[in-house]
Amino acid sequence: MVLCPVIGKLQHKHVVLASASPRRQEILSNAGLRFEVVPSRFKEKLHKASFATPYAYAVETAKQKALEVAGRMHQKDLRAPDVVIGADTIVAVGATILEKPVDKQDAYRMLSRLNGKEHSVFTGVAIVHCCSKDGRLDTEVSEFYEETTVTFSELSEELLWEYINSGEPMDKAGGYGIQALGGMLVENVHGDFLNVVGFPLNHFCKELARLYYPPRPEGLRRVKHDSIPAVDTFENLSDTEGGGSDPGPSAEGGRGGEEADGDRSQAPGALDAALNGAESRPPFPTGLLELMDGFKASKVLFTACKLKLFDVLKDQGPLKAVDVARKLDACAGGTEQLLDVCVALGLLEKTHRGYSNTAVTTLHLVSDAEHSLLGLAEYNDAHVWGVFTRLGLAVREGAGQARGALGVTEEEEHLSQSREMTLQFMRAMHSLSKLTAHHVATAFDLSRFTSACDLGGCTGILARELAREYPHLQVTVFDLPEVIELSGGFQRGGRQTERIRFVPGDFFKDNLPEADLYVLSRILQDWPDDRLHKLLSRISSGCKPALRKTTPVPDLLFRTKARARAESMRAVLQEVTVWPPPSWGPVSCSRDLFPGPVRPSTTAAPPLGSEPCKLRRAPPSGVPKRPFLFFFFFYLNLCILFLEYSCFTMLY
Ligand SMILES: Cc1cn([C@@H]2O[C@H](COP(=O)(O)OP(=O)(O)OP(=O)(O)O)[C@@H](O)[C@H]2O)c(=O)[nH]c1=O
Repeated sequence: MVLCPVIGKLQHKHVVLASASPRRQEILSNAGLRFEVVPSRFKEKLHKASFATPYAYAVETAKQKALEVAGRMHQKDLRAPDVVIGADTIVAVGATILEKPVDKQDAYRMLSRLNGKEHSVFTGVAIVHCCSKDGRLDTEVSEFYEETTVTFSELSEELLWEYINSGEPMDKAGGYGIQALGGMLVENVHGDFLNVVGFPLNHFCKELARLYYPPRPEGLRRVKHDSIPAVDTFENLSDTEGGGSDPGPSAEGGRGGEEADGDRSQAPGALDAALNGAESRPPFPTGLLELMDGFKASKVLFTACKLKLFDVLKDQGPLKAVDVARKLDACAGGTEQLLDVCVALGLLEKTHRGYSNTAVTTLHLVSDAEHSLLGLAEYNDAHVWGVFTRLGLAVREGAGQARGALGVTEEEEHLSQSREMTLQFMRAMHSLSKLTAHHVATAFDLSRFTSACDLGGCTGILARELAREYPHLQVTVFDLPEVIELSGGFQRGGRQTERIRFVPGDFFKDNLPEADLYVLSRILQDWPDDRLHKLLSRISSGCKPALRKTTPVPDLLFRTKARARAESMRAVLQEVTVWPPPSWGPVSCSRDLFPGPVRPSTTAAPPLGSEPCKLRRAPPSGVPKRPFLFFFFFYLNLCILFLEYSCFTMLY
């Protein structure tokens, strides 16, 4: 069974996890689910003796947790989420149920019971589909449980107390956390490990598959609430009308109270119809819908960056929404919504203590982080966003839209660039290069070159990596005078080597510094064909003749749609001498990039005798998934041209 598409079924729904457990949040977000966290206020005080089995208790508690959140959200906002997930994990020794210890003595009592024995861990899960009709909340509950058996080693009193004093047991059922220090107590696990940690992911996916790819919608139950105040409107929560196959909420009315249907095993008629109809419907276009909405996610990210939200949370988190709003001097409601969307996008975590940064946010979206991408986010928001709003015009009218977006003519553009705009651009390039420069510098063996010139090398990040990687290489960073002047401010981090020099100049007008390797990183897409041809010709004639004549040109480049441009690039590539060696596996990536009958050359022998640059290492993991990055690394950016050709050259 393929599980990922099942999680994708919830992608475009407002999903709420009714749990404060950070473990559940982590398991589900690792699985790619986007959700909001709203911890349940349901008191876990059901009468245990009234349940025939421990798992029945866990399932009922999970259901009540989820229903409490659904009801509360509906009452508060007059709308409920699409899906609420509740879970409850218990440890059972025979018929005895152990929940979270109330204090150390309680933890000791629990761990002593588990010591040297086998016990069961049950997690009950409830998936509640919500729908509002005439101001009333309708819910359909699907529930299940998972059992895992765990055996503890024989543990000494001393060890037990040491463990208890670590503080770990206090927020965990049975008084231990198998995923952390508690793992040392465990001799054997039989069943789903994640079930012990707090959420049976595998069973959950199977349950989703059962619900979203029926044939038989068993196990769904309806619970109705008629104490909810009436509202005028509510969006149709169901995707089924639009051709989706998700289980839509029932349109039926019903008497109040839980279990109104009496028959617990049958799905309601409307759901049946929706599910049966699904068979004839096309697959849910998840990827397409992601494209439809992708710009919103970007804007959320940019807005949070602009407000320095992640800086505030880094220094003072976790924080409640009102406190964040106060620190940002922003509206409380709006801030809360922004925070919650950031949680759904995986940029923040939310617990009962408030919002805090995720690991990736801490690494890349905090201003003073070593690998901060804040500069790139700010530049994309302030400049690229506006440029892309003119894509339609660019298609109709041709190039030049970037200047239009800036409100300047082509001639005025460089003159009118304010110092702040230049700095903003440099910050963007600097932050991106910090991530990629090492990969670029080490992708190929460039050790036979003694001099390199990074044209448009900006703050010199790639130059620094090249110099570090190749001890015999002299590197020149060539860029506009105003860029060179400002680049000094970016040199704080590393020691400047004497093998790097910064030369101001315009690569269209001034003499190019002599070098036997020219690097054009994110340059080509910026210019129209005539200027590009001029630039490449200048580089070509500046190249040392010996090299120019003896090195091969990648066959690949002559088969592209951008044939004219490839011809121009020929000379440059003679110096770079990159061509796809047979070991270069993911040819499919290049097919993505070069539509049409493109087959990269896989002939190893360079026709003109000179040794090409060798591929030094495999691409960093994950890179082949993104053709853009793939080529970024392996063509030293030269081929960026082809991917970005389609929209960038129209815009710039
Ligand atoms: C056995 C075991 C349990 N847990 C945690 O124990 C809590 C159970 O309590 P709950 O009542 O089900 O959940 P909660 O934490 O109170 O959250 P909520 O869903 O809001 O009630 C959950 O956290 C689980 O991860 C671990 O982290 N590791 C383990 O090995």
